[in-house]
This record gives sequence, structure tokens and C-alpha cells, in this order.
Amino acid sequence: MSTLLLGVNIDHIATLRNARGTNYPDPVHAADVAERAGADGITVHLREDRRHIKDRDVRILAQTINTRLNLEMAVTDEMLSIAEEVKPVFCCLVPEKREELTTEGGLDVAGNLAVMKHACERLAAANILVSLFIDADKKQIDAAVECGAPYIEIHTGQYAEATSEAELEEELARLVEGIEYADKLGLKVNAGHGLHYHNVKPIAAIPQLIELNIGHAIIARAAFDGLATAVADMRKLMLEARSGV
Ligand SMILES: CC(=O)[C@@H](O)[C@H](O)COP(=O)(O)O
Ligand SMILES: NCC(=O)COP(=O)(O)O
Repeated sequence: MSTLLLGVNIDHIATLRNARGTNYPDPVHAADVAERAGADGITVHLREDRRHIKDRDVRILAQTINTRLNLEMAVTDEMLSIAEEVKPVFCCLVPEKREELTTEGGLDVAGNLAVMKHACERLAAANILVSLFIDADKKQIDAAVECGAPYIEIHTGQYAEATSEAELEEELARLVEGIEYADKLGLKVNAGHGLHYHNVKPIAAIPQLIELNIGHAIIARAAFDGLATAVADMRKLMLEARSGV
């Protein structure tokens, strides 16, 4: 069975820094520690309101990390221009609402086909690998194919928020069905949002998945155990699930 990659989202290192307006903790330092602990990639979400990651972080990370930068961003002209200039390896296009606490769902690619197609073409022309953050919904998966995006990231938020065993099973089944469908259509499939140490294994065991992007839980665990341990422990759980442990 193929391996499963871990992209570590370091947004909330920036949240902590910005809480006091200091220059520490620095996401650039966090990326280095995460990479040395086994992260396969670094993910940051440059929100339009710059509530955590700042432009400076993205620019320095693009020049300093040793793995792959995955820049999450809204589909706006401003963000597309930043991506074209900074040239991360991956750009994950995500929906964004100014007032949301965190990302609440997947993109409506099917309902905004022309805009999404144009964004995918702009990024592809800049040699950036595009990923569309969508729900495990066949209509959205078909639309991602139509846009020519090589990757999708399946939103696992509803699975993470399930409040009963039955709901969890139902959400997992929905994710598996969508991931299998996307894989059959030739999309490369990642997943993420709300994954933590106690819910990651069933997702990590889905064989078609290439990478999981995980942030909040790892940064929260890092406050007690240190970032290197938090990354290594998450990676261990993912790889155990992949090898059937
Ligand atoms: C797109 C996605 O699922 C998340 O990575 C998102 O970036 C989380 O945003 P916050 O880090 O602001 O919660
Ligand atoms: N795209 C998902 C991501 O980067 C991390 O989300 P979370 O683990 O912070 O919820």
C-alpha cells in the first residue's frame, strides 16, 4: 500500500504570535521544526483578513522550506496575484467567509464553474499545482475535473464534528464513496479539516488518499508536548492506520 503524506498546517502558530503582536512564535521557525520531525509539507492559509498568517510569512516560507508549501487561499484576484508572485508548489483554493471561525465547508465549484476554471488556468500557467477544497459530493468532484484541477482536498469537517457513533460511520462512508469516485476519475485526492489524534485513523486508512493536512490539533498538542513530538505522533498514527495497525 502506498504511503500517506502529512502536511502540517501552521496557521495557529501565527494566531499565537498575533495575539500579542510579538515577532514570536514565528511560523517560519515552526515550519523548520515540523519538517525535521517528519512533515512532508507545510500548509498555510493566507486569509483575506490576515487574522493569522501574514504576507511576510508566505513569502519567507516559500523561500526557506525544504518540503512543499501548500498555500490555501480564497479565489480572489488579490490572492491569485500573490500566488503567481510567490509560486508555492501547491495552491489549495478554499471558500472563505469573513465572519467564520474556521472554514465551514467545501467550495461550490459546480456553481461557479467559469470563475473556478479561470483560477485553475491562471495557477497552472504559473506552474502551481492546484487543489480544490470540496465536500465529498459527486457534483463538486465532477466540476473539479471539468476545471482541470489535478488535486482535490476533501473536507473532513463534518466527519470531525459528528456527535454519535452512527453519524461518524455515516460521514466516514460518505467520505469513502466520494474519495473512491474522485480517484476513479483520475483526481489526486487529499483530505483535511478538523482531524485530530482520536479521529485520524479511519481517514488515514482510506487507501486512495495521498496526503492529510492537519493543523489545529497538532499545534494544540504542541503546547504541551512540543511541536516535534506532536508532528511525529500524528505521523505515526497515520502510518499505523495505513499498515492496518
Ligand atoms: C481550508 C481548511 O480546511 C483549513 O485549513 C483552513 O485553512 C482552516 O482555517 P483556519 O486555520 O483559519 O481555521
Ligand atoms: N485543509 C485543512 C488544514 O489545512 C488543516 O485544518 P485543521 O486541522 O486546522 O482543521
